Amino acid sequence: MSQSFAAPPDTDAPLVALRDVSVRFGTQTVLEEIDLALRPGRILTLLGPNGAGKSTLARVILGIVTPHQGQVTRRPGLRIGYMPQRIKLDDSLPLTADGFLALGSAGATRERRNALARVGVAHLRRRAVQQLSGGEMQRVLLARALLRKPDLLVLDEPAQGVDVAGQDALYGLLAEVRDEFGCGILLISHDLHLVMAATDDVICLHRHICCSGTPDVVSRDPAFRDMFPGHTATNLALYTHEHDHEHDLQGNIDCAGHHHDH
Ligand SMILES: Nc1ncnc2c1ncn2[C@@H]1O[C@H](COP(=O)(O)OP(=O)(O)OP(=O)(O)O)[C@@H](O)[C@H]1O
Repeated sequence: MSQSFAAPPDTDAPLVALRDVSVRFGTQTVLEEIDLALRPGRILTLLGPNGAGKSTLARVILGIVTPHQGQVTRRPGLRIGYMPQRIKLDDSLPLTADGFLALGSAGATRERRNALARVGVAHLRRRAVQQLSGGEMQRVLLARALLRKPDLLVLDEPAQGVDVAGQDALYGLLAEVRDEFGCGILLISHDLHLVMAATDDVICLHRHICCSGTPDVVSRDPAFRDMFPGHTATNLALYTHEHDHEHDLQGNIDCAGHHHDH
């Protein structure tokens, strides 16, 4: 008698993978030959200056922008929670945080309450969204993204307008969300200190991938230092050190990342 067994699901298979992806707007090439993989339970940060193509790359991952070259592969049934850079709300519209979450969401009242509680703003449920501070609104946007029970969270500049202590708390919260939900997270940022401490992998983008790897590896890469002059491995080490006391942060490490010159 023969039996057949289904292959076990590959839980570490990429949620989204890009191969040789290039994007053009008119005659302008905005992204060139991008290879990347987003995996469950990992935080990947896209770093790069203004206009580097970070938001465009996020839009490719979300499926809003279609590359003119290359392949984008998404895990079947993938759910993505997206937290935009900012959201424009009509000042005259009476809308509470809870009402905002209810817009376009199938979630029950209890789920919305839980989502707000999970990101630490349960007390703001009945507050008008127009009265929320920048940091409070970011948390409400994160709650909205979590309501989708995402396999992948995409966050475009989540710490914009949030002070340093608030940023640290927000990145800590993202690490908790990653651990609790096992989702992959894509963070877009051009402020690098706190992000470097909060991320598993970094990609420095300037139309093409200038360098990539773990924060330690990237912060020592000449392409990274060209992009962020003044941010030496030594001062970044102040931030990574808090999270990893095993490393000799002043010493050389094996370069597991890769880069190519401009
Ligand atoms: N829909 C579009 N049509 C034409 N050009 C676009 C479009 N979207 C983006 N661009 C151009 O593509 C380039 C990359 O923009 P993108 O918003 O991806 O950069 P970014 O790295 O996210 O920048 P920032 O840090 O300033 O948000 C810019 O030159 C921008 O003007």
